[in-house]
Amino acid sequence: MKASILRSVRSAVSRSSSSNHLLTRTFATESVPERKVAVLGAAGGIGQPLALLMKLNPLVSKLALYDIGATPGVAADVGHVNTRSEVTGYMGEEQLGKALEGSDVVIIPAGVPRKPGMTRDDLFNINAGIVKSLCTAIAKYCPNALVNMISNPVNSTVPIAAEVFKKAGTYDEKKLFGVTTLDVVRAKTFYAGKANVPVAEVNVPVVGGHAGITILPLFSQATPKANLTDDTIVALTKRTQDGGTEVVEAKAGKGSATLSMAYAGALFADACLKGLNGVPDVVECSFVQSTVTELPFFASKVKLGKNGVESVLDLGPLSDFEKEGLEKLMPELKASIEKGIQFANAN
Ligand SMILES: NC(=O)C1=CN([C@@H]2O[C@H](COP(=O)(O)OP(=O)(O)OC[C@H]3O[C@@H](n4cnc5c(N)ncnc54)[C@H](O)[C@@H]3O)[C@@H](O)[C@H]2O)C=CC1
Ligand SMILES: O=C([O-])CC(=O)C(=O)O
Repeated sequence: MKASILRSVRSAVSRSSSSNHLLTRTFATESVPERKVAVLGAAGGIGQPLALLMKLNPLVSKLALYDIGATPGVAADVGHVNTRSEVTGYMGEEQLGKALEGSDVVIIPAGVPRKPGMTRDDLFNINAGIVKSLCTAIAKYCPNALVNMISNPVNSTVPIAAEVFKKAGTYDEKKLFGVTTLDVVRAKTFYAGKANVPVAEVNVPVVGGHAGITILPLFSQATPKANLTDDTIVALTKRTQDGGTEVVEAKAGKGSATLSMAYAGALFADACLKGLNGVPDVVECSFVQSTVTELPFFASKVKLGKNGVESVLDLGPLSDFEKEGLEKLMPELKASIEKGIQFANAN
């Protein structure tokens, strides 16, 4: 009797372990392939919480944390979290190549943040050079990676990256993204508050660019629908456009949005990974090469696929207020794009 129980337990264990093994294999090779993500600027205000959030993402198998300093500590700390990915810290330019090699997605929050009274464009002089040198290394060590540009001014750093990649002969417009997800995150939060709807159900496209009036939330397309007054829409639009400044002022000299940005950056990187893995219908707003307007780069809804951008979606129907906003933002966005292109070609 005992022997027969033992036999059936053994056989159940062996059945279950072989099916587990099969499951693990299917899981590893089909549904969840190996994916390396590199974070450049990983020891910073955004970089650290972003590193943690990427460590929590089961789609990541390798996480490379690069900065000019302090990454060994961040990597040791984040690396103790018991999730799938293997974490390595890289410090200093001589280790940048190793950090980048084999990356599927590179997230760039490297650069200085604003202080009160500054515009994002005031960061150009420092951050343009940082982005240029990091993109030169990306072209060399992981030219096929999807690049998620967080460093400001995004309206200029994305065109800089494009020019660097063009010069290196590696430019693929499907693989370069300005991260504008925080604008969407803010628009959703602020809309849910005013419309009194559950925030988790809210969708609001945000188009244009990522600075002041170039940020254009399309509340006329927001769902769930709500009957908000024109004044409320004007106020929501302004608050979304000034969201970054609201945080800069509240932090009073201690930097800009880091935690909400890490959340937004992790959301966008997750969408990129899902697209790469063949998950259908992944759509996020992003500042990409575009023919949606006459400008060469523009943020709008983008469908993500196995090669990055699968398609850039149209703006859809705009209210008169949004049409006005679109017209007003074009000159500033055009100038910021041109400034980036000129910098990349002059330096
Ligand atoms: N796209 C967006 O929505 C947002 C963008 N930002 C931008 O993100 C950037 C970073 O912001 P924070 O993390 O708050 O700044 P931070 O100063 O806390 O961190 C920046 C990190 O970049 C590192 N760094 C500097 N030069 C580097 C280089 N050559 N290679 C690698 N790492 C380098 C620094 O050592 C530092 O650890 C800023 O430009 C900020 O304006 C911030 C919030 C939202
Ligand atoms: O405002 C800043 O300087 C940082 C940023 O881009 C944002 O929070 O949207």
